[in-house]
Amino acid sequence: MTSETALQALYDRLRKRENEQLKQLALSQKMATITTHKAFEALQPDLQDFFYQDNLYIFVADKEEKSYSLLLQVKRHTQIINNDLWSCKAGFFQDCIDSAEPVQHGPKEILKAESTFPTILVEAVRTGSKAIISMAFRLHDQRWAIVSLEYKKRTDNDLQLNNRITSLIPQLNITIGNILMYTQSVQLTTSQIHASPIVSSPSVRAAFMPPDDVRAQIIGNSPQIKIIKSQLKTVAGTEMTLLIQGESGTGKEVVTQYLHRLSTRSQQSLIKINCAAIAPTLIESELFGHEKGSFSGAIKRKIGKFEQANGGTLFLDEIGDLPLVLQAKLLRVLQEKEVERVGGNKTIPVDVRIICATHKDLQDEVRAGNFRADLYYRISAFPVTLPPLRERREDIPILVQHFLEKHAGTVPPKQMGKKMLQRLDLHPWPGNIRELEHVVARAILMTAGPTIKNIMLSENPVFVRANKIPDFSPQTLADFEKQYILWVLRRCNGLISGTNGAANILGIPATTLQSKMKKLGISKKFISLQE
Ligand SMILES: Nc1ncnc2c1ncn2[C@@H]1O[C@H](COP(=O)(O)OP(=O)(O)OP(=O)(O)O)[C@@H](O)[C@H]1O
Repeated sequence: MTSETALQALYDRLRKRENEQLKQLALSQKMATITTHKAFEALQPDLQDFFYQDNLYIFVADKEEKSYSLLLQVKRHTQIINNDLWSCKAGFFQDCIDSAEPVQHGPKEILKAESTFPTILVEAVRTGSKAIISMAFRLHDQRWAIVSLEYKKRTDNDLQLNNRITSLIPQLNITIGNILMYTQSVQLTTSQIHASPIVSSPSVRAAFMPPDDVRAQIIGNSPQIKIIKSQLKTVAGTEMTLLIQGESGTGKEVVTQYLHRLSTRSQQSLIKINCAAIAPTLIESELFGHEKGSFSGAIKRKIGKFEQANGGTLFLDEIGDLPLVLQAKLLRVLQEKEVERVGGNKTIPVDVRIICATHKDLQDEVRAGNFRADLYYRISAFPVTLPPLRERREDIPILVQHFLEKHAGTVPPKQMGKKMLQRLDLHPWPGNIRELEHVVARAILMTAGPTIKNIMLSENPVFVRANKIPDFSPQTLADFEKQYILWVLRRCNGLISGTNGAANILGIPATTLQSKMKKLGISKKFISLQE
């Protein structure tokens, strides 16, 4: 082989591997957001594109490992309802858990008289399937699960398929865990949380506190937060790079600290750099360090964040703001696991786990050409999206209680009055949990007695939430005034007076607004209509 053809072969192999990884990443990303049976079943085309299977089954054992049953099936045509239980002691189940690799079974063993296979697989083979390839894995709650792929045409073992199955197991584990947990959470009534005006008695609080051995600082028991916590527990012990997305103040840094504490690197440093807070010209030396004299102002050697985080975790906050030139350099460091200080001529190996966060939609940034696609794929191996507070209002009481205790100082924590909790529940929370914490901390300071009966909410939250002014076409002043008042009223949910009321935002007394509304023919029914 000439060196040119050898090079070409190497290039082809690398490209193939890269494509394979991209395919796996794309599927993992889709799976990461799934919490329901239905959504999983809808993945049929994607799973088929990856495994080329005809049908796919997921079996899950009970906690005692006595029996297992069918949890999910992804079939090309009709779904079969099957509530059967099969014994965990039987050959098929044991075969799968004894093997660290995918196991293939053919019609001969599956159709044997004393077959130990689930009836659903026996039926599949009876109706013409040629192979069932299965792999066992432990869910994070320690139960065993088995994924079985049914093939109508396969005859022998395929190494690439085995690799694909093995590579998807960590994500499958998380997704199945999420589906199980989501099913449980919707069964548990969350209305209890809403119904309780003051979450203060220890027994009530105990019910809301997660039973973690590591003291959880991610406060929240909404289904979304439960899923995120379980994902984090599963992924913490791995070396996976995480991409945490979410609006400002949703807890991206809190999640990073939680993850670092749960990881095997917890005894080492967690180093943070905010890519948006440092001038673009300085980020390179902040990240990678510099040698003395490498540029004017470099009066002594500087150790960069990568080196500082060696052995630990590096938190790249606001990664979406990293300049494009540095994105290329960061990608190289992530691939090669070594850095070169600015002005230096030697490479320094670094062993760092990376966690990235951004409030931007990085996929949009990639499409807009502001963020490199290859870096995006490299850092988004495990994406986590934190919900805004307004989408998990059931967590407000428990968060309030947490902040009442956190900011109590040396005196007993105050209580949040019932009416105040109702007000907090109605607020849009543009600043998310950070804003809630500030509101509670301020209320503690302003309250002399044991119960908080007054709170100050940000003056014009409506404009932060929806600051897009509608496109008013030319019209009379009266029409304009009517439209504008309606627009403001809709953003205040029809509230006229009070701090968050429309009158306050418009800068007029509530009575004046009411008479204007009457004059302009604005009634409540228009306020609730969509624009
Ligand atoms: N789940 C949570 N439990 C308890 N406190 C929280 C939680 N999430 C956020 N907080 C608190 O809210 C504040 C903001 O959190 P954090 O800094 O992690 O948000 P962020 O998403 O990183 O914000 P930004 O994008 O602005 O940097 C912090 O004071 C933090 O303690």
